Amino acid sequence: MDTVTPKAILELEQVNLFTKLKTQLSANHQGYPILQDISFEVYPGDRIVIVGPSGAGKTALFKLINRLMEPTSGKIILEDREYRQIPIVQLRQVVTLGLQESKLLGMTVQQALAYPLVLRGLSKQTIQQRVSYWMEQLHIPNDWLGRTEVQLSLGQRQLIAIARALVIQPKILLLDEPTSALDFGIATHVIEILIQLAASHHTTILTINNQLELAQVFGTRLFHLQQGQLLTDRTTAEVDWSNLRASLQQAEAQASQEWI
Ligand SMILES: Nc1ncnc2c1ncn2[C@@H]1O[C@H](COP(=O)(O)OP(=O)(O)OP(=O)(O)O)[C@@H](O)[C@H]1O
Repeated sequence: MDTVTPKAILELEQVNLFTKLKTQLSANHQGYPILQDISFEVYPGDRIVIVGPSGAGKTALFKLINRLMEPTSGKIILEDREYRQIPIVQLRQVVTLGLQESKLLGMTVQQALAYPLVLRGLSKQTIQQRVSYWMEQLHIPNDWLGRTEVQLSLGQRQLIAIARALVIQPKILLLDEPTSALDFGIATHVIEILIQLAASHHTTILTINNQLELAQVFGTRLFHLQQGQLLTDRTTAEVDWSNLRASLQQAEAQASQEWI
């Protein structure tokens, strides 16, 4: 019987990102490196955890995938189309970046949750259904709906940031440290919801998450970035977690020395 090879939803081919501004790494003729020679393929339903010390290039990688920055060289391919050929509005329908905490910019929680869906032209009824569904899933109480940013704690703002990304229901979801400010119990619940989403909708989820005990539960694959390079791309079952923890601690200590 033939086995069908799954088709990648996202591919990076020898992607480099350089800047004229000084980074922690030494410059060459192209400038200072942020990301160097990054190649990988990502499949529908993959749950990828990205780890690495401060300055490794994790957020820069997300900015490239969300097209907030352009690579200096190399290709990013989404569903067989090169990024540069995809109108940004179309790309935003497929890829969503959820930040560490929500900036509500004067909006109430209700307005902020509905806003990305209003921009996408969804009907009032669909917007209401989606917002209620994800609030329920994330156990967000109704009495938060009228609150503004200053009336929410850091953890509450983080949960709203996750909800704002989830209501969009994109094919690719990028979450930057989604659970860093949440209580362990709530963080575990969020991880469970994300796992269910990947299973039920084949959503591809990439998270930056140095909380290794949660990363271990959440991920199917692990990317380890260090000094702008992809050191490891392997299934989480293959990862030696205590080695990884030690290596991250060492790299973090070295990075903080370099800042001093
Ligand atoms: N737009 C930019 N222009 C110039 N340099 C940048 C830009 N964005 C990031 N950098 C630099 O690139 C390097 C990687 O930054 P990045 O924010 O991706 O690291 P990170 O791994 O996400 O770190 P952290 O865990 O501290 O958030 C850093 O040296 C940073 O100063």
